[in-house]
Amino acid sequence: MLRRYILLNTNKFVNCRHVSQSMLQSTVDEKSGIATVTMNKPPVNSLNLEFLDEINTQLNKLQKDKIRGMILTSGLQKVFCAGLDITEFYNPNPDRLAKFWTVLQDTWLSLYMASFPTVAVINGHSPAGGCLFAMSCDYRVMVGPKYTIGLNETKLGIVAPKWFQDTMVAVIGQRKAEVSLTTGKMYTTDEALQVGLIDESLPDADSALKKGTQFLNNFQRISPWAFKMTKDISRQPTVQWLIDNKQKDLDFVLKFMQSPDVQKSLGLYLQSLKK
Ligand SMILES: CCCCCCCC/C=C/C=C/CC(=O)SCCNC(=O)CCNC(=O)[C@H](O)C(C)(C)COP(=O)(O)OP(=O)(O)OC[C@H]1O[C@@H](n2cnc3c(N)ncnc32)[C@H](O)[C@@H]1OP(=O)(O)O
Repeated sequence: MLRRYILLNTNKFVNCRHVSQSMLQSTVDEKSGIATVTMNKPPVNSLNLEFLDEINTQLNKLQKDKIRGMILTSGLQKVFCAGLDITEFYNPNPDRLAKFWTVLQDTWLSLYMASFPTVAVINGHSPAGGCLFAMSCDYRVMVGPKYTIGLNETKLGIVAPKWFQDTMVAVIGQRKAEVSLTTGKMYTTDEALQVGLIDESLPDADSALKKGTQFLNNFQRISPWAFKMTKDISRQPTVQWLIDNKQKDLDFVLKFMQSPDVQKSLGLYLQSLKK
């Protein structure tokens, strides 16, 4: 594997393995075994088929490499991740939509059940699929106060799938999740902290990255096996539905997304974004 010194977000030179460089940059600190995976797909890190495929491949690779922990963050100025790429849903090609949704399901399962501890350093806005990715990590540190996070699907005239909803319930509880989901609430950093959607709020990206690393360092004294078994038991109720219903979930999405009402709502929403 290529070894070199590279400049990380922390502005410090560290000895690390450089794993890949494209829409996704991944570096592994040799000493700690912690990987930093940086999403870098301008303008807003929207998750299309190719980007999701790259993220999933990278997660599987990190798992094989037996890394000790991972920080997921963004290389963009003010967006962590704008969620799923809405153009994948608008006037979709059914074959591509099916591939897209299947890769999304697989990527979520890889992230949610990662064998290593994960931290989202949320250094920008994080709506919908961006919030799902953050919630799927084991710990969330967000840069405040000006960014927002939440599952806003109802505001687009669409419905967050069951497993998106269940992920939120697992983080903030049934009642708060229900209100949050039905209203499509986007939380400010302070609100997200209050409701438990994030674990910490820091004023800048460097201190957020340090905090994330500190969290991962807790696991230096914990057996990876004990960590993974505990996480599996804790998260099993949330993932089992999707594992058992992948095809049903896909069929739902294909039908739902091609309905004229949903297409109309999406068209209007895309137009409002362009404005
Ligand atoms: C019965 C049960 C059935 C269940 C089945 C239902 C299944 C359906 C499930 C769907 C689930 C979907 C989850 C999602 O993730 S949907 C995506 C939701 N995302 C958003 O709403 C975010 C929208 N974007 C923003 O709010 C902003 O862009 C923001 C991220 C805050 C950044 O703002 P800013 O920096 O000002 O950037 P701009 O708004 O100017 O955007 C720059 C360009 O990027 C385009 N853009 C933005 N977001 C997306 C996106 N998600 N997908 C595609 N494109 C996006 C935007 O249009 C600008 O484009 P352009 O430069 O051409 O004008």
